[in-house]
Amino acid sequence: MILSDADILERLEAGDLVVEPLDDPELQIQPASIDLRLGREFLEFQRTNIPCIHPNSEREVDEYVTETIVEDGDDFILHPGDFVLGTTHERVEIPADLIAHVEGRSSLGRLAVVVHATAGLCDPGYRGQITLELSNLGTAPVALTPGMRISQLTFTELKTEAERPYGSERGSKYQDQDGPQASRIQSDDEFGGDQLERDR
Ligand SMILES: Nc1ccn([C@H]2C[C@H](O)[C@@H](COP(=O)(O)OP(=O)(O)OP(=O)(O)O)O2)c(=O)n1
Repeated sequence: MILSDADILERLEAGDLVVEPLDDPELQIQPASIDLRLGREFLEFQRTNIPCIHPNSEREVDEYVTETIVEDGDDFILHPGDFVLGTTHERVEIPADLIAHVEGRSSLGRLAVVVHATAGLCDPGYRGQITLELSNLGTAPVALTPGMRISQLTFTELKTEAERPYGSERGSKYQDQDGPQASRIQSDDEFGGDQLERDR
Protein backbone atom coordinates (compact mmCIF):
# COMPACT_ATOMS: atom_id res chain seq x y z
CA MET A 1 0.00 0.00 0.00
CA ILE A 2 1.42 3.40 -0.98
CA LEU A 3 0.85 6.21 1.53
CA SER A 4 -1.41 9.10 0.53
CA ASP A 5 -0.96 12.69 1.73
CA ALA A 6 -3.27 11.98 4.68
CA ASP A 7 -1.35 8.81 5.60
CA ILE A 8 1.98 10.64 5.31
CA LEU A 9 0.76 13.44 7.60
CA GLU A 10 -0.53 10.90 10.09
CA ARG A 11 2.83 9.10 10.20
CA LEU A 12 4.74 12.40 10.47
CA GLU A 13 2.51 13.48 13.35
CA ALA A 14 2.92 10.11 15.07
CA GLY A 15 6.68 10.80 14.84
CA ASP A 16 7.91 7.43 13.59
CA LEU A 17 8.34 8.77 10.06
CA VAL A 18 10.65 11.80 10.12
CA VAL A 19 11.42 14.29 7.34
CA GLU A 20 13.17 17.34 8.73
CA PRO A 21 13.28 20.22 8.31
CA LEU A 22 9.93 20.15 6.52
CA ASP A 23 10.00 23.89 5.82
CA ASP A 24 6.76 24.15 3.87
CA PRO A 25 4.48 21.13 4.42
CA GLU A 26 1.70 22.69 2.36
CA LEU A 27 4.01 22.90 -0.66
CA GLN A 28 6.11 19.80 -0.06
CA ILE A 29 3.46 17.24 0.81
CA GLN A 30 2.06 16.11 -2.54
CA PRO A 31 -0.95 13.80 -3.09
CA ALA A 32 1.13 10.67 -2.45
CA SER A 33 4.72 11.85 -1.90
CA ILE A 34 6.92 14.45 -0.21
CA ASP A 35 9.05 16.81 -2.27
CA LEU A 36 12.62 17.10 -0.99
CA ARG A 37 14.92 20.07 -1.44
CA LEU A 38 18.46 20.17 -2.80
CA GLY A 39 21.29 20.66 -0.31
CA ARG A 40 24.35 22.83 -0.98
CA GLU A 41 27.13 20.19 -0.99
CA PHE A 42 28.22 18.32 -4.10
CA LEU A 43 30.89 15.69 -4.75
CA GLU A 44 32.52 15.59 -8.17
CA PHE A 45 34.81 12.86 -9.48
CA GLN A 46 38.30 13.98 -10.44
CA ARG A 47 38.78 12.54 -13.89
CA THR A 48 42.44 13.36 -14.31
CA ASN A 49 44.09 11.14 -11.71
CA ILE A 50 41.81 8.13 -11.49
CA PRO A 51 43.50 5.03 -12.90
CA CYS A 52 40.39 2.97 -12.19
CA ILE A 53 37.91 2.78 -9.36
CA HIS A 54 38.35 -0.73 -8.05
CA PRO A 55 36.09 -1.94 -5.23
CA ASN A 56 38.94 -4.13 -4.04
CA SER A 57 41.37 -1.25 -3.73
CA GLU A 58 42.63 0.08 -0.41
CA ARG A 59 42.03 3.58 -1.77
CA GLU A 60 38.62 4.82 -0.71
CA VAL A 61 36.37 6.10 -3.48
CA ASP A 62 36.09 9.40 -1.64
CA GLU A 63 39.81 9.98 -2.30
CA TYR A 64 38.79 10.49 -5.92
CA VAL A 65 36.16 13.14 -5.29
CA THR A 66 36.26 16.84 -4.56
CA GLU A 67 33.63 18.67 -2.60
CA THR A 68 31.95 21.88 -3.71
CA ILE A 69 29.82 23.89 -1.31
CA VAL A 70 27.56 26.37 -3.07
CA GLU A 71 27.37 29.77 -1.39
CA ASP A 72 24.08 31.52 -0.69
CA GLY A 73 22.61 32.95 -3.87
CA ASP A 74 24.82 30.80 -6.14
CA ASP A 75 23.91 27.82 -8.32
CA PHE A 76 25.60 24.56 -9.20
CA ILE A 77 25.78 24.21 -12.98
CA LEU A 78 25.23 20.62 -14.10
CA HIS A 79 26.72 20.16 -17.53
CA PRO A 80 25.51 17.65 -20.13
CA GLY A 81 26.89 14.21 -19.33
CA ASP A 82 28.01 15.18 -15.82
CA PHE A 83 27.58 12.82 -12.92
CA VAL A 84 27.85 14.33 -9.44
CA LEU A 85 26.64 13.37 -6.00
CA GLY A 86 24.33 15.81 -4.27
CA THR A 87 22.24 15.57 -1.15
CA THR A 88 18.77 16.30 0.02
CA HIS A 89 18.50 19.20 2.43
CA GLU A 90 16.19 17.10 4.61
CA ARG A 91 17.18 14.14 6.71
CA VAL A 92 14.73 11.28 6.97
CA GLU A 93 13.99 8.44 9.35
CA ILE A 94 12.16 5.52 7.81
CA PRO A 95 10.30 3.25 10.27
CA ALA A 96 10.67 -0.54 10.14
CA ASP A 97 7.33 -1.03 8.38
CA LEU A 98 7.91 1.37 5.48
CA ILE A 99 10.19 1.54 2.47
CA ALA A 100 10.80 4.87 0.73
CA HIS A 101 11.36 5.33 -3.00
CA VAL A 102 13.53 8.20 -4.24
CA GLU A 103 11.92 9.59 -7.38
CA GLY A 104 12.53 12.50 -9.71
CA ARG A 105 10.16 15.39 -10.25
CA SER A 106 8.58 15.74 -13.64
CA SER A 107 9.66 19.38 -13.92
CA LEU A 108 13.30 18.34 -13.57
CA GLY A 109 12.83 15.29 -15.77
CA ARG A 110 11.62 17.61 -18.53
CA LEU A 111 14.98 19.38 -18.24
CA ALA A 112 16.76 15.99 -18.55
CA VAL A 113 18.02 16.09 -14.96
CA VAL A 114 17.80 12.76 -13.14
CA VAL A 115 18.27 12.30 -9.39
CA HIS A 116 19.47 8.74 -9.27
CA ALA A 117 21.28 6.43 -11.61
CA THR A 118 20.19 3.18 -10.04
CA ALA A 119 19.74 3.44 -6.27
CA GLY A 120 16.18 4.45 -5.57
CA LEU A 121 15.39 2.76 -2.27
CA CYS A 122 15.64 3.93 1.34
CA ASP A 123 15.48 0.87 3.53
CA PRO A 124 13.22 0.36 6.53
CA GLY A 125 15.25 1.69 9.47
CA TYR A 126 17.33 4.12 7.36
CA ARG A 127 18.20 7.45 8.97
CA GLY A 128 20.06 10.33 7.34
CA GLN A 129 20.15 12.66 4.40
CA ILE A 130 19.72 11.08 0.98
CA THR A 131 22.61 11.06 -1.49
CA LEU A 132 21.41 12.02 -4.96
CA GLU A 133 23.13 10.66 -8.08
CA LEU A 134 22.64 13.70 -10.28
CA SER A 135 23.07 13.57 -14.05
CA ASN A 136 22.21 15.84 -16.90
CA LEU A 137 21.09 13.65 -19.80
CA GLY A 138 20.28 16.63 -22.01
CA THR A 139 22.31 18.90 -24.24
CA ALA A 140 22.16 22.20 -22.34
CA PRO A 141 23.74 23.00 -18.95
CA VAL A 142 21.15 23.29 -16.16
CA ALA A 143 21.51 25.49 -13.06
CA LEU A 144 20.62 23.73 -9.81
CA THR A 145 19.77 26.03 -6.92
CA PRO A 146 20.19 24.77 -3.36
CA GLY A 147 16.78 24.81 -1.69
CA MET A 148 14.90 24.00 -4.88
CA ARG A 149 12.58 20.98 -4.75
CA ILE A 150 14.63 18.38 -6.64
CA SER A 151 13.20 15.00 -5.76
CA GLN A 152 10.20 13.29 -4.23
CA LEU A 153 9.88 10.39 -1.81
CA THR A 154 7.03 7.91 -1.87
CA PHE A 155 6.37 5.44 0.93
CA THR A 156 5.18 1.86 0.68
CA GLU A 157 3.88 -0.07 3.68
CA LEU A 158 5.48 -3.49 4.15
CA LYS A 159 3.30 -6.50 4.84
CA THR A 160 5.20 -6.99 8.10
CA GLU A 161 7.91 -4.93 9.81
CA ALA A 162 11.49 -5.65 8.74
CA GLU A 163 13.02 -8.01 11.32
CA ARG A 164 16.52 -6.61 10.81
CA PRO A 165 16.07 -3.00 9.70
CA TYR A 166 18.87 -0.90 8.22
CA GLY A 167 21.23 0.26 10.96
CA SER A 168 24.36 -0.37 12.96
CA GLU A 169 23.22 -3.80 14.14
CA ARG A 170 23.63 -5.08 10.61
CA GLY A 171 26.67 -2.87 9.88
CA SER A 172 24.82 -0.66 7.44
CA LYS A 173 27.38 1.69 6.03
CA TYR A 174 25.32 4.75 5.16
CA GLN A 175 23.32 5.02 8.40
CA ASP A 176 23.20 8.64 9.67
CA GLN A 177 25.02 10.00 6.62
CA ASP A 178 25.24 13.76 6.59
CA GLY A 179 25.73 15.35 3.19
CA PRO A 180 26.61 13.48 0.00
CA GLN A 181 28.63 10.33 0.70
CA ALA A 182 30.84 8.60 -1.83
CA SER A 183 30.53 4.86 -2.31
CA ARG A 184 31.84 2.71 0.55
CA ILE A 185 31.83 -0.43 -1.58
CA GLN A 186 35.30 -1.36 -0.25
CA SER A 187 33.68 -2.22 3.06
CA ASP A 188 31.44 -4.83 1.45
CA ASP A 189 32.30 -8.29 2.83
CA GLU A 190 33.04 -9.68 -0.63
CA PHE A 191 35.84 -7.12 -1.02
CA GLY A 192 37.40 -7.93 2.34
CA GLY A 193 35.90 -4.81 3.84
CA ASP A 194 36.21 -5.85 7.44
CA GLN A 195 39.88 -6.73 6.99
CA LEU A 196 40.56 -3.38 5.31
CA GLU A 197 38.82 -1.57 8.17
CA ARG A 198 40.92 -3.52 10.71
CA ASP A 199 44.17 -2.75 8.84
CA ARG A 200 43.51 1.00 8.86
N1 LIG B 1 19.72 7.46 -3.78
C1 LIG B 1 19.89 6.95 -2.56
C2 LIG B 1 19.45 5.65 -2.26
C3 LIG B 1 19.69 5.15 -0.98
N2 LIG B 1 20.31 5.92 -0.06
C4 LIG B 1 20.53 5.43 1.31
C5 LIG B 1 19.26 4.84 1.92
C6 LIG B 1 19.46 3.38 1.85
O1 LIG B 1 18.77 2.71 2.89
C7 LIG B 1 20.97 3.27 1.99
C8 LIG B 1 21.56 2.00 1.46
O2 LIG B 1 21.11 1.77 0.17
P1 LIG B 1 21.36 0.35 -0.52
O3 LIG B 1 20.93 -0.74 0.40
O4 LIG B 1 20.77 0.44 -1.88
O5 LIG B 1 22.95 0.39 -0.64
P2 LIG B 1 24.06 -0.70 -0.33
O6 LIG B 1 23.49 -2.09 -0.49
O7 LIG B 1 25.24 -0.36 -1.16
O8 LIG B 1 24.37 -0.37 1.20
P3 LIG B 1 24.36 -1.37 2.46
O9 LIG B 1 25.41 -2.40 2.17
O10 LIG B 1 24.67 -0.48 3.64
O11 LIG B 1 22.95 -1.96 2.50
O12 LIG B 1 21.47 4.38 1.26
C9 LIG B 1 20.73 7.19 -0.37
O13 LIG B 1 21.29 7.90 0.46
N3 LIG B 1 20.53 7.68 -1.63
